[in-house]
Amino acid sequence: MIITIRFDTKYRVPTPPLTSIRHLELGVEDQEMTSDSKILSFEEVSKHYLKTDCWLIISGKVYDVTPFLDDHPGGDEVLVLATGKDATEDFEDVGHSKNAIEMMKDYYVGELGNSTTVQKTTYKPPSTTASTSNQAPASSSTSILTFVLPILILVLAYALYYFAKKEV
Ligand code: HEM
Repeated sequence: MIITIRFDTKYRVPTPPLTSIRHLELGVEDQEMTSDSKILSFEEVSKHYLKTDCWLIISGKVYDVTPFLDDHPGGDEVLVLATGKDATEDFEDVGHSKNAIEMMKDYYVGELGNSTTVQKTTYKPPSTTASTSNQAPASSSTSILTFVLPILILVLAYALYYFAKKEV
């Protein structure tokens, strides 16, 4: 079987969610991707988290690195720890060589399903985003109260003064 790995940077529409720019540059995007590539769910992939059965998700692709564990220059532990999640960042943080990236095709299993990809990679907004939207109405109502309360007190005080004066 002849496997062609292209090292082009052509623009793709739509951009696969988990594909990093670096991987696009290096052509990982084209590895083994065929129209009949196996589509795997995150749940399915995350069942393989052992030294005897170790699957990784890198750039939206799934790799069974079980046979590579003993030979991995970074050790087997890091690979097992990278299971059950999107390991793209971990993989890239190491700054793997082109050679390492080319090796990946030997362990390619399939593509991570889009629905689960979205679930995994959805940007988790920092808590401030959520709290900001919650706090906005609270703070605006507080400022309204700050404005209205003194007026109410003044009106009440004036009414009291007015009636007291009238009675005398
Ligand atoms: C299919 C997936 C992977 C393959 C084929 C692979 C392959 C390699 C290769 C060939 C090297 C030697 C250095 C190089 O050529 O870049 C290496 C080093 C290393 N890898 Fe991986 N790797 C994979 C996934 C990962 C992941 C997911 C992590 C982290 C969680 C990781 C962590 C490391 C570390 C820490 C080193 C040692 C770097 C050093 O000492 O300079 N690798 N890997």
